[in-house]
Order: sequence, then structure tokens, then C-alpha cells
Amino acid sequence: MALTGEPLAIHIEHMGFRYPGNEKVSFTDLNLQIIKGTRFGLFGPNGAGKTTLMNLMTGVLSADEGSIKLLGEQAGKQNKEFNKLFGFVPQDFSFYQELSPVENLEFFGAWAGLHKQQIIDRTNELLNILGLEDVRNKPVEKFSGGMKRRVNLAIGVIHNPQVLFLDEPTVGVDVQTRTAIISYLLELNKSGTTLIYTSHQLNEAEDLCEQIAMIDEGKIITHGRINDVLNAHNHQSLEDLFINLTGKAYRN
Ligand SMILES: Nc1ncnc2c1ncn2[C@@H]1O[C@H](COP(=O)(O)OP(=O)(O)OP(=O)(O)O)[C@@H](O)[C@H]1O
Repeated sequence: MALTGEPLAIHIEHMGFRYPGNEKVSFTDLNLQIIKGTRFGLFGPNGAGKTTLMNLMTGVLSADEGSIKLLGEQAGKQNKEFNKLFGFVPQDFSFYQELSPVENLEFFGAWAGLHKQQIIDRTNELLNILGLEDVRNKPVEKFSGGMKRRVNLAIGVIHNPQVLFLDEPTVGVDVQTRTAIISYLLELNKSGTTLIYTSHQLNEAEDLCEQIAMIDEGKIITHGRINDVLNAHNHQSLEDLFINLTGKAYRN
């Protein structure tokens, strides 16, 4: 439960993590609560540790210290039931380029434990919602960047996960695809899916997120409801807040 008594999608307590041989990003005594059903944005400069933190929350990486729970289950248990709780839309395309959307969804649907008919129904629904009906049987390698992003998203939600992680889901897409993806994510959230999202598109984030955290060098530098955070720092936009808190120097 959160301090407010609401159920949690993510509960991180006293978490420590370091990549072996890389001192640059290490988390020490990190604490974070993400309320179930919210739209949560995780922001920070390049190399701040956003992807690393998402990989820790989904159990791809294991924390060295402390605890990370996803819907009350300890992350890192690496079992099929745990993996069914969440979907992950990675920054790098995660599909088979030589396969069509239908073949990719068939593969990832089966991997997520769906039955044949469930895969067929869900594939039809998602291709329709995401405007991929006309190219359903064409190899994905011939698609534009925006179409590939939509395929990537469809794969992440094929099994109707309760928590959806999105690592820069709109990078490199045009306004049409961006708008379609954001409005689909808002619909998903209305039906109860918790969204945990990262992006460098801070204008887009203002439309999507209810709660945010900014991290830098492995530390949470601000956290809370987006309006409360902006008011507390006396800023009008996330971009101003971001520059104010993280500075103007290049990051590698
Ligand atoms: N497998 C790895 N082994 C060692 N260091 C790594 C590994 N993966 C990432 N790092 C380092 O950890 C740091 C954080 O990387 P991460 O990808 O989590 O940052 P990010 O905030 O997602 O950045 P970006 O906005 O550029 O995607 C970087 O310095 C990166 O080089």
C-alpha cells in the first residue's frame, strides 16, 4: 500500500544496484512507490538510469540490495506467472523483422501463454486499433518507423498486461502516429492498465502522465503528481523543470 493507502503497482524499498565494472550508474537506498492504475512518467538525461530502473522493475536485472515488488510480487523471480503481470515495450524494436505483424503477434502471444483463439481475436483487435490491418501479412522490415513502433506496442500488450512499461514508445514517429499511440495508451489506462513510461518528449509527457519522477545519476531528484511537482518548483512546464534540476551540461 502507498502512504495514502492506495494499492501499488510498484514498491521499491532501499534498493541498491550497480553494473559490475561500471561505477557510473548505481542506485543506493532508492525508494519509489507507483500507485496502481496511474500513468507514471520516469524522466532524466541520457544515461541517468531510466532503462536500468525499468529492467530492475521487470526482473530483467536483479537488485543487489533491498526489495522491488510489482503488484505485490517480488521482481526477479523469473517465472511465467510474474512475466504475465506486465508488458514491456522496449526502446529497441523487439520483433522479428522478416515476419509479418500477424506472425509476430502469433509468436509473442504464444510465448505469453495465450491460446490460439485468444491470439487470433487479440491480433485482429490490435491491428484494427493500431491501423495495421492493410499490412497484416507483410514483412515488418519493409515498414516505416511509425508502423514498426505500432507493431512493437501491439506485441507489448498482446496479453492484456496489468502494468505496461514503455521505454520511449514514440521516438522517431510522425505526429499522426504519436497522437494515435498516446490516445491508445490513455484508453488502456482508462480500462485499468498502469502505465510506466519514459521519454525525452516532455510536451507529450505532460499530456500523458499523472505522476512523475525525475532521476539523475541514479537518484530520484523529484517525485509526485505532475502539477504538485511543477508548483513546488515554481515552473510552468516539465521542460523548464528538467533544465532547472538537471542543468544544461551534455550527458554521455
Ligand atoms: N549492461 C550494462 N553494463 C554496464 N553499464 C551499462 C549497461 N547498460 C547500461 N549501462 C550504463 O548505465 C548507465 C545508464 O544507462 P540507461 O540505459 O539505464 O540510461 P537511460 O536513462 O535509459 O538513458 P537514455 O535516455 O540514453 O536511454 C549508462 O551510463 C550506461 O552506459
